[in-house]
Amino acid sequence: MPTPADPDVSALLSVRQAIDILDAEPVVPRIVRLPLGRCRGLRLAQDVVSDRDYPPFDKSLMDGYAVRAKDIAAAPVDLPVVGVIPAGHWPEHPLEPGETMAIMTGAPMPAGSDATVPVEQTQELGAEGDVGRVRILTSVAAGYAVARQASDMAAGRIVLARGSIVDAPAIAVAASVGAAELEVYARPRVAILGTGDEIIPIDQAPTQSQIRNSNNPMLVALLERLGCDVTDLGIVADDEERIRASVQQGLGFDALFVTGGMSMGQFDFVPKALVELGVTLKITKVRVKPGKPFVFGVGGGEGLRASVPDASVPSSPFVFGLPGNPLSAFVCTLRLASRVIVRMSGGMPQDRWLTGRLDVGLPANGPREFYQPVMYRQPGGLTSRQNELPSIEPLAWKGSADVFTLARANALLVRSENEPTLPKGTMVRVLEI
Ligand SMILES: Nc1nc2c(c(=O)[nH]1)N[C@H]1C(S)=C(S)[C@@H](COP(=O)(O)OP(=O)(O)OC[C@H]3O[C@@H](n4cnc5c(N)ncnc54)[C@H](O)[C@@H]3O)O[C@H]1N2
Ligand code: MOO
Repeated sequence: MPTPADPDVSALLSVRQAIDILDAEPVVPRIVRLPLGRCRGLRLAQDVVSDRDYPPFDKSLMDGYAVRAKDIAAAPVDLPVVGVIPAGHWPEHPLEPGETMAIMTGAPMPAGSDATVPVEQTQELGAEGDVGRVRILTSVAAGYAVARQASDMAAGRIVLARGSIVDAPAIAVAASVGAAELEVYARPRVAILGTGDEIIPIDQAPTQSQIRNSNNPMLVALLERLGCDVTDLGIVADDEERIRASVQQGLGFDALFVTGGMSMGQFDFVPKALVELGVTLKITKVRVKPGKPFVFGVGGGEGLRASVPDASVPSSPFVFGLPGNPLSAFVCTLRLASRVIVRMSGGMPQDRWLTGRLDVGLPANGPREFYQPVMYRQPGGLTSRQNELPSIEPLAWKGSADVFTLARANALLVRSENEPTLPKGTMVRVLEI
């Protein structure tokens, strides 16, 4: 079936204008203090500072013998073994000229020593009296197999910056410096509401005219991935009263995502309900495909916010009205709503672009910025060095309801408004999804 031609979209906001509005909206992220083990994936609301030098002492990097390098310059040399330093123990006395001590990986070097000779380069000799002896077979330079105090990090330096994500390496850093609790930005609490008489829960059998609710589960997954604490408010029928009641419930959260009922149909009640509930609509319709009826609103829900058990909660909820079509809802969330969500989580919006060559040529684009599902493929190989560029296969686009194609895609090609044809082999960048 031919795709209907676009109605005139020249009066709508461009994606750029919509992004500028979203980025200009003030956001107050909530801050919480959590045990380190519960911070993974959240952003830091504080700098973390190193409490001491790392390593905290000159540290042996190998199992072997601590020496003064100049004592063994003429190796082989036999030395008396005047002590043993296991990791976790402080040397009992300094190393005098002409002596050595057995030392383990991670142990503090004794004062006076400047290198470790690995045990493989030595030979144990018999004891002389009650003092053991060792033959040092090869010489080493001063500093060999020793990490100097503070060579990894000096005390008092910022080791994790505010705004950065607490991932596994950051957890290792926080643990190292003894940050057992961290101040982090709390996950935004978001609610999802589906609308439409035709939408039924996924565990019910649809009649001929009904379809299952794919938007709510999709958005739960996507928004959890974006770091939100998500509540699914289910589906509400196309009934003004009921939509108003459910939207009002959603306004008690930090953000509400509503899908469906956003467009021009006789039963598209959502924008009207939002306005009646005190939400200020800052965006209604964008020159984007898919996703044209996208709505962004702020405020409303007065009196409901008091029930949120946290004094630092932002005063106004944000509302994202997404078109009912699943691809439209997906693209609008990923491209537009995520910019506010990221800031609510203490971050700055950052697009994840990947670059490659088009597998096939593409026709000219229409008047809306077009997000086409694509398959991005890396060339083979196990190391960073590559001569080949990644390839980008545009997937056949069957319209805004085609979740099947979306599920095969791993990126979105962004075609600008009225972009001319793109020949096969064109270098393009795509947004990772
Ligand atoms: N005369 C016009 N008609 C339409 C226009 C227009 O400009 N003029 N815009 C079209 C565009 S673009 C889109 S996108 C859709 C979006 O419409 P709505 O946001 O009002 O959404 P609905 O009509 O309620 O639903 C659209 C479509 O999506 C299905 N849907 C809805 N909810 C779900 C759900 N939870 N899970 C799965 N699928 C869902 C619904 O059954 C419809 O098929 O409007 C065009 N119309
Ligand atoms: O055509 Mo509508 O823009 O989103 O799918």
